[in-house]
Amino acid sequence: MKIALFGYGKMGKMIEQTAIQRNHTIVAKIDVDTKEIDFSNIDVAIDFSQPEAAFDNIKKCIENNVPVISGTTGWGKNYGKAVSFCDEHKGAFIYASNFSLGVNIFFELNEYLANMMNTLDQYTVSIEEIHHTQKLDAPSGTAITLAEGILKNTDYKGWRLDKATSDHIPIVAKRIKDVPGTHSINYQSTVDSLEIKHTAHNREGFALGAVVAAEWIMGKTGVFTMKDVLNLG
Ligand SMILES: NC(=O)C1=CN([C@@H]2O[C@H](COP(=O)(O)OP(=O)(O)OC[C@H]3O[C@@H](n4cnc5c(N)ncnc54)[C@H](OP(=O)(O)O)[C@@H]3O)[C@@H](O)[C@H]2O)C=CC1
Ligand SMILES: O=C(O)C1=N[C@H](C(=O)O)C[C@H](O)C1
Repeated sequence: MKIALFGYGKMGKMIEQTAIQRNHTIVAKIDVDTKEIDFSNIDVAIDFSQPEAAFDNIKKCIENNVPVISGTTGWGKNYGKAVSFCDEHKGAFIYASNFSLGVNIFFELNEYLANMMNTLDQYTVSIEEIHHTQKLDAPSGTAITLAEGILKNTDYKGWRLDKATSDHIPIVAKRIKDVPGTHSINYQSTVDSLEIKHTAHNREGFALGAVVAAEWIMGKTGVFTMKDVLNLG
């Protein structure tokens, strides 16, 4: 496949390596200064850019009939508009807050556990995420997806960053040098605590998931998730 990278930072570079290993070609590396893009030479675009850039990048690809995979986080308020835009233009689009196989299994486990814990009033839940100090957004996209998974299965009303209230899930975001991404869910009672945790050791899992999603979307029309790509039911 001929792949265009929107964003050539830490993730863009890792995706380039993975894509080449899987016999794909990187035909464009697009950043904020790119003046013109030859969409006719692109099979699929992969966007790992910045919160303010992702929505425009996605729209550009869809308008030009190029399927687009986005892993950029921190632009969630525009996700609904991106879905409508893709539907109107009969495009192809996948966003995932986390492309790694391990985290996508963790998402399923989180929902299953939340559903079980919902009847047990003695436990309160909290989410913690730890990332490197260059990260622009907080909480992480993955932490938001985890909170949404709990909200779907419990009576909590929402989530709050760094704040505990009785009806909102608190998310604590920590920034520590070089940490690729650690997420944990903790259920606490006066007698015990129960924790599930995912630790990324490097960025390879994110990159592989994004390239696999790009391979999967070829020839398809619609808005999909990693659940579709990984056939997680
Ligand atoms: N979904 C997932 O699995 C994962 C998601 N992420 C997310 O991916 C995003 C990128 O992460 P990471 O690679 O670590 O960040 P980096 O800051 O290392 O890279 C982002 C790159 O995007 C460039 N950029 C800025 N504006 C634009 C634009 N308008 N169009 C294209 N590129 C642009 C930046 O250029 P410049 O430096 O010149 O501004 C930079 O090179 C983040 O939102 C992060 O949260 C990260 C890992 C996994
Ligand atoms: O910025 C990062 O690095 C990461 N961002 C994603 C997020 O916000 O959840 C995914 C991963 O944890 C790494």
